[in-house]
Amino acid sequence: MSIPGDKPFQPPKSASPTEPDFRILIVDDDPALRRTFPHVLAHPGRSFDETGSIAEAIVQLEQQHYDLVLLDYRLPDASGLALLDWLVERRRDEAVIIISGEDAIDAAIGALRRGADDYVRKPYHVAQLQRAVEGALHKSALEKANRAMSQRLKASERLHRYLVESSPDLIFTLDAEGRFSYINPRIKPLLGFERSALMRRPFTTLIMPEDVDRVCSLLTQPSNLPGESFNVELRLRRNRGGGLDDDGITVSLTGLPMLTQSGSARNAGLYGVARDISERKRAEEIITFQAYHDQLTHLPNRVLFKDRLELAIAQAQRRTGALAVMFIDIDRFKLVNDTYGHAEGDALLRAIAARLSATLRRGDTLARLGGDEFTILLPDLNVPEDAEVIATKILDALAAPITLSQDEYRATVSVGIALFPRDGDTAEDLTRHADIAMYQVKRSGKNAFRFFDPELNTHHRERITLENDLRNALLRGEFELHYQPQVSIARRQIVGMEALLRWRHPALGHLSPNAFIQVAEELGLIGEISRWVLEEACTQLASWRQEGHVGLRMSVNMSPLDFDKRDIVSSITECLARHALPPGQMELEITESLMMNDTADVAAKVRQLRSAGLSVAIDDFGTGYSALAYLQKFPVSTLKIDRSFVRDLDGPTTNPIISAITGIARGFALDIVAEGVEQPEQAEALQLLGCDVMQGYYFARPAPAHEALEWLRQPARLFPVH
Ligand SMILES: Nc1nc2c(ncn2[C@@H]2O[C@@H]3COP(=O)(O)O[C@H]4[C@@H](O)[C@H](n5cnc6c(=O)[nH]c(N)nc65)O[C@@H]4COP(=O)(O)O[C@H]3[C@H]2O)c(=O)[nH]1
Repeated sequence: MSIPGDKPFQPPKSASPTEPDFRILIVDDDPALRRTFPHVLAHPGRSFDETGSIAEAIVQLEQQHYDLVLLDYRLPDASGLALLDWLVERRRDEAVIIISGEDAIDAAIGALRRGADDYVRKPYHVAQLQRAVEGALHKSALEKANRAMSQRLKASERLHRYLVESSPDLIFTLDAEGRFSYINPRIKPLLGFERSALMRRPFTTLIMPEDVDRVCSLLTQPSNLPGESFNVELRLRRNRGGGLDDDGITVSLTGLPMLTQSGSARNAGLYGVARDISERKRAEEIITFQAYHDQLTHLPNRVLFKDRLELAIAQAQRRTGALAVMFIDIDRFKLVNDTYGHAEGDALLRAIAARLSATLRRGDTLARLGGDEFTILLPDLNVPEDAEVIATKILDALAAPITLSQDEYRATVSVGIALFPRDGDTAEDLTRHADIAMYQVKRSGKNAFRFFDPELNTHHRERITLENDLRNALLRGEFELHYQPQVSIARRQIVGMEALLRWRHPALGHLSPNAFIQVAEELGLIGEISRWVLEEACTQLASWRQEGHVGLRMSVNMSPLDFDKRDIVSSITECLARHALPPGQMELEITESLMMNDTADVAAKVRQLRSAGLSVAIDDFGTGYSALAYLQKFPVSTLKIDRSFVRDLDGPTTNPIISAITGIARGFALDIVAEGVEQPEQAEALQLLGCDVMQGYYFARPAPAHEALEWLRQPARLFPVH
C-alpha cells in the first residue's frame, strides 16, 4: 500500500544497542600523538580510530560514521581544512576539533568558519583537550537526539497522514462555522467531489435536504461538549456530473467537537468520521420488508396488517371514529390451482391483488394473509355504508375476466365485513368476525359481501366442530346408506331404491345429508364421500341381485362438484363393472342447478353416462331453472317431481304444474318419479295425472339395507289396502 504521490510508509529503524556511544577518529601525522589521544581521552563508551593522512581519513569516513574527528591542521597530503570542506560538502554531521600548532588567530577563525566545532592549539594542556572533546561530544549527542526525535516525528506524522488519507471512511474537520477545513481523499470515490471543491464550503452542502434540520440541531446541541463524541445516521448527496443527486448514500457519522488551543471555546469546529453503511441499510430494509410483506404479491402480510389495524383502532378510539375490516377469500381457488397448476394459481393471486388495491384509497391497507385470503383495513370510515361501497367496488373490479393459460377465467370473491366499534375493539376480534361473515357468504352462494352478525358467531363455532368431525367421519366408518323404495302403483312392485346417505355422528346421532353435504362440498370432501356412496350402493345392489331382484334399479345422488372431476364418467362405469352390474340398473340423480353451471362440459358428461347405458334423473324437478332448452341439451332419462308440488295435492284434482311436468316427460319420452308422497290422496291424484312411479313416507321411510331387503321380499307390505 502506498499513498499516491508519496513514498511508501516505512516504520523508523531502531538504534542497535551494540553500537558504541561515541566513535572518535584521530587524524594526525604524528604516530606518538595518535597513540596518546586514546589514553588521555579514554571514557566508557568511547572508541577510537586513527589515521595519518587526509586521504586515509576520507576512506575511513566513507566507511563509518564518527561522532567526532580530532583533526591536525597540517597533514602531509593536505591541510585539515580540506577535510572540513569535504565534510561540509557532504552535509556530514561529525563534530570536528582542529588541533594545530598554528599561532595565527586567522587560522583558528578560518577553521571555525569552515565548520570546525573547536580549535585547540598545540601545545595544549590535557585538561584543555578533554574539555574541548567533552563539549563537542555533548553537542553531538544533543544534535543526535534532536535528529532522532525529528525523524520519529516525521515518521509518526507520515503514519497518521497515511492512516487518515487511506481510510475507507470519510474523515473531515469543520471549522467553527461548519465549513470543511480538511477532507480525506475518500470523498472522491465515495461522493464524487474533488477535495478542493469542498474546502471552505458548508458541511450542509453534502447533506440530503430532508436530513439538514436534524443534523444541524444535533451539531448545535449544547450537550455536544468538546471531547465528547456523538453518533448520527444521515444521508449524503453524491455529485453526479454537474448536479447533486437525490439518491445519496447513508452514512454513520461519528462527530467529535474540537477544542481550541486554550481549550475554552465551545465551538471550535468538528472532527468527523463518516462510514458508508448504505449496503447494510439496504440489507436491513430487505430483511424488514420480507418480515412484513408477502413474497408473492408484495402486499403487507399478517403481521404488518395486525400492526396497522391496532394502530388504526387506537386512533379511532381517540377520535371516536369508525373503521372496517374486510376478509376476502377467492371462490373456488383450489379448483384453479388443481386445474391450471400452481404457477397460474400464483398469477391469479397477483392479478386479484392488483385489482383489489386499485379499488382502495391511500391510507387503506390491503394485506395477504396467506393462501387465497386477503384482508383490507379501511381506517377512516364515516358511515358503515362506506364499507359497502368499497365491497361493491371489489366485486365489480373482478367482473372482467382474468387470462389464465390462455383461458378467460372469471374470478369471484366472498367478502366479510366487521366494523369497529360495533363488532369488536381488538384486531383479533375484528379479523375473526370479518372471517365469520365471509364464511356466511361462502355458504350462501359466494361472490357477495356480508356484514358480521353476532348470531353468526355461534353458528360459526358449531360449524367448525362439524367440519372437524366430518373430516374424520369417513376414516371412522360413520357413514351408512339408507334405502327408500320407488314403487310402481300399476304394477304394485318396487322398481327402484334410492340410496340416501346417513351420518351416524358419535354425539348428534343420525344426521341427514342436508346437515353436512354442503359443508363436505366446501371442504372438498365430497369427492371421497361420493366415491364411498357409489361403492356401497353398487355392493348393495349386487347383493340384492344375487337374491334374485335383478330388475331393481338403484338411484344414487350426485353432487354438482362431482361433475368437476375429469374422470367422473370412467370412475362410475368402472365401479359398475367391478360389481358386474348392468349400467341400465343404475340411475344418477343430478340437480337442476348443475345444468346451469358449465353446460357444455356437464352436458358432455351426462351424454357419456347415457351412452354408457346409465339412467340420469333430474332431482327436485320444477323447483329451479328447468327449461325445455336444458332438457334438449341434457339427455336425461327421468324427471323427479319435487315433493313441494306433491304436498299441494290434496285430492283427485288437476294440478297445472304436475300436468306440465308429466306433459314434458311424455314429450321427451322421460320417466317420471314423484317424490314425497305421504297421503293416499296424493298417490291417487298423481296416478290420475299420469304419474305411476312414486316414492314417499306413504309407502316407506328410508331404512337400512336389511329392512329394504324385507320390502323387496314382500313388496305388498308397501301398498296399503284402502
Ligand atoms: N318430508 C318428506 N320427506 C321425504 C319423503 N320421502 C322421502 N323424503 C326425504 O326426501 C329426501 C329425498 O332425497 P333428495 O330429494 O334426493 O334429497 C336428498 C339429496 O339431495 C341429498 N342426498 C342424500 N343422499 C345423498 C348422497 O349420497 N350424496 C349426495 N350428494 N346427496 C345426497 O340429501 C337430500 C336429503 O336427503 P334425506 O335427508 O335423506 O331426505 C330424503 C328423504 O328422506 C316424504 O314422504 N316426506
